[in-house]
Amino acid sequence: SVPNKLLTLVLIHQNTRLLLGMKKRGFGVGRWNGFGGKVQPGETILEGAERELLEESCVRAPDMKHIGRIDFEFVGEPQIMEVHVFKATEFEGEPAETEEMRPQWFDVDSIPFHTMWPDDVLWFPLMLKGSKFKGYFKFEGMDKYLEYNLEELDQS
Ligand SMILES: CNc1cc(N2CCOCC2)nc(N)n1
Repeated sequence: SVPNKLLTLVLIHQNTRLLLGMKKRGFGVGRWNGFGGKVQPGETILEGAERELLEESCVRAPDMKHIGRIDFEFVGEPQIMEVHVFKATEFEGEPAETEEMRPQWFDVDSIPFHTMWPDDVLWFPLMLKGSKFKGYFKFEGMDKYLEYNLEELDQS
């Protein structure tokens, strides 16, 4: 029994456009995704999300809201990745390429799911419509999940 690995993922959703980044190295390299990474000791999950967004995209999003949590298990790995998802509509600065990420705007009707993590096509619609959600995916390797569950949470 190993404690979960805390991670963040930030999406900036402005009207009909969504800011994604092409991951240039490390875990998930070669895939478009939101911005995020590991939560460091001594910082809150929100502080970690704000820090990673700035480091990876050069923008700040003070209005980001926690909209969901997805636990990812990888067969053979004892540590579950607990990913906290945040969404913002406003941002400060100009998205810029960094060592980690190459940012690009996508129309919400042409999200490049074929070059993203396979779970994204399932929960992005919940994220885009403003639902709060909780999910779990069991991955075998980087390209396939064996099982999942995904639930929209009441906002009332
Ligand atoms: C396994 N499926 C994943 C993982 C993931 N991560 C983003 C935060 O950093 C850890 C991995 N992001 C998405 N959309 N799907």
